[in-house]
Amino acid sequence: MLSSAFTLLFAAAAVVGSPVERRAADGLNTRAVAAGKQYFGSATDNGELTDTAYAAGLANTADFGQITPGNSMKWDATEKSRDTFTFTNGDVIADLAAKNGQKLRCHTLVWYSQLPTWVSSGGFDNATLITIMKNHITKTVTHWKGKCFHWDVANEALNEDGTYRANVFYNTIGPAYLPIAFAAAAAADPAAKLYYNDYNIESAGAKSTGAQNIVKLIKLYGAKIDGVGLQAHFIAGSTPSQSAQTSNLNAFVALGVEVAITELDIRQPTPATAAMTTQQAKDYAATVGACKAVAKCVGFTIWDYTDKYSWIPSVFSGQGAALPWDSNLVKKTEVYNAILNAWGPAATGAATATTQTTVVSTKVAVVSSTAVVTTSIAAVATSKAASSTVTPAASATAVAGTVAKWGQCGGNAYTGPKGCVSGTTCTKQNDWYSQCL
Ligand SMILES: O[C@@H]1[C@@H](O)[C@H](O[C@@H]2CO[C@@H](O[C@@H]3CO[C@@H](O[C@@H]4CO[C@@H](O)[C@H](O)[C@H]4O)[C@H](O)[C@H]3O)[C@H](O)[C@H]2O)OC[C@H]1O
Repeated sequence: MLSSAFTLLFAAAAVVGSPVERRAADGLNTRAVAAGKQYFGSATDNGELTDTAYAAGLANTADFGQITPGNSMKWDATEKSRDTFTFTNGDVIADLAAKNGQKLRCHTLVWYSQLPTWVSSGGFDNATLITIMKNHITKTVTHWKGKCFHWDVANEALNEDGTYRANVFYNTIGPAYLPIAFAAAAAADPAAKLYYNDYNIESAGAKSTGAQNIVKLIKLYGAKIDGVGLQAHFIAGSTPSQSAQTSNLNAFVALGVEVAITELDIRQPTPATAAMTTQQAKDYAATVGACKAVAKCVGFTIWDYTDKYSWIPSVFSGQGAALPWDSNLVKKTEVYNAILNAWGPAATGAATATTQTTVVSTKVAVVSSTAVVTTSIAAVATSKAASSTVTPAASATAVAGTVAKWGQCGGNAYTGPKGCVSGTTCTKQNDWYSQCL
């Protein structure tokens, strides 16, 4: 019943363009914009779009000013076999954003997961994998050039302790895969904002420090990085406090990048309880409050808007109910209003979205690093890679030997951004670049 009312409401607004639609300006997105943010948005996915009630809710720009494809721009969706590209599903999401007048966050170019086995199984040498990665980035970013306002260039490059995650890119290329990836994306679409995106970096700790060091590393190489995406896949009752999130966001901003909450959901044991939903509402408000408090927190995305299409139950057994709309597409008033109110007041003259439930039921209407860069990415791409930790500052310990793997001399971990080709003879741990040219 509510679900069909929901459909009618949005269908009427979309078709008629009535006073109802004009008064519908209050919502999650318009409140975020009134608070100085660029957008409040939602992830979505191709299969869900045949659900007309769902699609109508997603198209409501009072709530959602931005969409992110959950899967259709990932490597396994775009380049299943080498140099054969398929952009069809991603185009559907890009076209939908354009049709709805929504921004598009594009996700994601280089990730260890949802990576086709022809890449993840390895077997490529350094130079070949760099060529493959750059080709993937160049062709994918070029295809959506001018449409993607943000790109998550690299996703989840870190372990929980802040060291690099061992994946095919790191194992073959070394940490230089990150600046190389960002440089390739910047060359393909200079106007897109380029993000590093990860989870469990939402409060201070080793992983957040690792992500900050990735920002420094990319800048040290002279590549462009514009932002850090904090996924924020949280658990009700165990989320970082607003102040912890705020100071952590500020630590990234201090490095000269913007930040965004990119994949927020707050799961709870299922079936959901009223008490946990109340807690969840508070937790949503804390993250909104943190973003609101940081001027350079530019936007906010929930990882789909309804429990009907949340990824959580399929991955975290016995958990779910993580989003502001339930699995019948009915708004959870407590959670929705907590988000709304955490953004602050509606813009002057806007209808008040907290009254929307009533309106629906009556069908009336509402609807720092500043280090000088001396090494070009081109040079790195053709001859270099490096390091086993994320710390860019090198110590000058003298070590002689043969490079056993990328960035290591005589088995000693190298901590600088430059590095040596496997098999190269080296004389000291520092100054790899001149040693290995
Ligand atoms: O259809 C789904 C997609 O929606 C899904 O999208 C990815 C979901 O999130 C991102 O990757 C996951 C982030 O969370 C990690 O688990 C964390 C483990 O530590 C916990 O403390 C934390 O609470 C958890 O979130 C997962 O291991 C990651 O996979 C990723 O950026 C999205 O693309 O992808 C799978 C599709 O089937």
